Order: sequence, then C-alpha cells, then structure tokens
Amino acid sequence: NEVDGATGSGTGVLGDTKSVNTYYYNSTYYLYDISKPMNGVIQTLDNYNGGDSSLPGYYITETDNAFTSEREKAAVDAHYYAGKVFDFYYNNFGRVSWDNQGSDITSTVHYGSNYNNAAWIGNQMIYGDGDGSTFTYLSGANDVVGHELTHAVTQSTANLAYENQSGALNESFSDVFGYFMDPGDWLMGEDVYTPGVSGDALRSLSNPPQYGQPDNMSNYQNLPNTQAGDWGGVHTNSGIPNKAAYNTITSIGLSKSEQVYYRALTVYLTPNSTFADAKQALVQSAQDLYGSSTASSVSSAWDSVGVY
Ligand SMILES: Cc1cc(C(=O)NCC(F)(F)F)no1
Ligand SMILES: [Ca+2]
Ligand SMILES: [Zn+2]
Repeated sequence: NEVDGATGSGTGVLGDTKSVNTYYYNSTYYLYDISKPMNGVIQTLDNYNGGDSSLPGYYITETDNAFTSEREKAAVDAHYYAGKVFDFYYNNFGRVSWDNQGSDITSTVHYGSNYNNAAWIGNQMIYGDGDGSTFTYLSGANDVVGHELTHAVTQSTANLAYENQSGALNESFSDVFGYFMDPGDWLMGEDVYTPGVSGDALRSLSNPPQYGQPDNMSNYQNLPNTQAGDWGGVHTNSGIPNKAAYNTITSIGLSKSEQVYYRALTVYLTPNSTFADAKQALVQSAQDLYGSSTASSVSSAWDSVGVY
C-alpha cells in the first residue's frame, strides 16, 4: 500500500497551503489517505459534479497532486483536519478512528446549498458551504471538525441521547473536544463564522452568555423537545457543561482534562446521563487517573455552575 500513498499539496479555506495525504492510482491522485493503522481510510468527496448531488459524492482528483482550486479548499481542510482529529484520538488515547475499529472517516463537502452547518450523519461527515455571511466553508475550522467527529465517537461510546440534558452533554463533549483540537482560544467556530466580522464566534466556552447560552443551572432553558426547540435546547444548555469544562481545564490543566474527559465519555457516561451524572463521571475519572486533589477540583468546577 505504501507504494500508492502519496503526499500532495492543497490550499485551505483561509488561503493557507498545507500537505495532504493522497492516493495515486492510474496516473491520478485522490484525496484518499491510506496512512492510518488498520484498514480504514480517510476520504473526502465533493457532493456535486455538475450532475446530481447525492452522498457520499464524487472523488476529488488531480493529475498533479495539487489541490489548489477554490472548489477544492473545503475538501483540503476537511481531509487535513480529519487526519489531525484521527491522530489526536490515536496518539492521546490509542483510539483507532471514531469507532475504535479503524472504520473509514468519510467527509462530503459542498453539501446542500448555502448550508450554514456541518454534521455527523451516523456514518459520515457533511459540511455546508455556509451562505458567505453567517459562515464560510465550515470544514475550514479545526474545532468544527473536532466537534463533528466527536459526535461519531460519542455515538459509538456513551451514545448520549440527543435531547434535553443528555443532548446538551452530547453537544458539550463535542465542543470540549473541538477545543482540545484548537486550544489557542475558548471560542467555537471562529475561523469560519461571519467571515466579514473578526473576533466573534458561534459559542464561547469561557463566557457562554456572550453568545446567548446559560453558564449556570439557574438559567437552564426549558425548551420543548422538538426540532423547533432544538430538542430541548441542546445547543443552548450546553453552555452550562461548557463553562464547567472551562473551569476544569483552567484548574487541572489541558493534558489531565483530555484524559479525564475521554475516560468519562468512554467508560462512565450512558445514553440518558444527566448533568449530575456527568459531574459524577468526570469526578470519578479524575479520581481514577489522578487522585483526590484533581477529583476535588473537578467537583468544584461543577459546583460553580450550580450542579451540586
Ligand atoms: C444552532 C446550531 C448550532 C449548531 C452547531 O453547533 N453546528 C455544528 C458546527 F460545527 F457547525 F458548529 N447547529 O445549529
Ligand atoms: Ca476555536
Ligand atoms: Zn454538535
């Protein structure tokens, strides 16, 4: 296989140049990465080829191994950041792909029309282009890619039900691992959010209320468990566990937090876990790994957001 693996170059969403793992076959290079352990690949496809738009889409090819067109920017970043997220989970936790079985990581870019979102749809990633005002191509943010691929990890571990408190935890764990992929700021999605405005973001872990999220149980939003209610406000109430995560990371540090959050997600949490269950899971994980002082810091981080 090594014979067919290649390294190409690409232009990312923000105009930056980066190396991408490609595959060479019949005098053609593909955005197709066979370099990871086990037999899964990282593959990035385009949802449209001028004809129909169906998933997973169409392979992206170049005869010169250079993926530098405007259309290819979203694919270059989706591919590059998927590889970085794979490496993060493998190097820090020994996890082989999202399901720990080495399954493919498939991403489709240019999904939909002016679609202001990205998602894990159960077996693959999809990335919208954004409308150019609220978002630019959403794969251009490493924290967004980390957020979405963590939904895949959650699905194959705790499988937190996407509604009410368990759904807000599902969202929060994705934001927290998105932060772990982008620890230079406490913002979520800032690299692709409002390309015409600098300094803003979709969410903030350090200051959830800055973007309309609660940061304490006293402001928990009892929204309807419907699509219109965002399934009980999963993207709103995630501000509370997100603030607890900010408190935790600033008190016990990044490296310990990564291990504590991964252990809670993969060992202790279950589909119907509540915020109180998450506190207990994280405190127990901290105790397991680092002892009572670290456990106490985690407990205080949650006390501060009103989860006792
Ligand atoms: C409201 C709302 C927020 C989100 C969201 O977080 N999307 C994931 C991201 F990665 F694109 F940000 N979707 O609807
Ligand atoms: Ca960020
Ligand atoms: Zn999400």
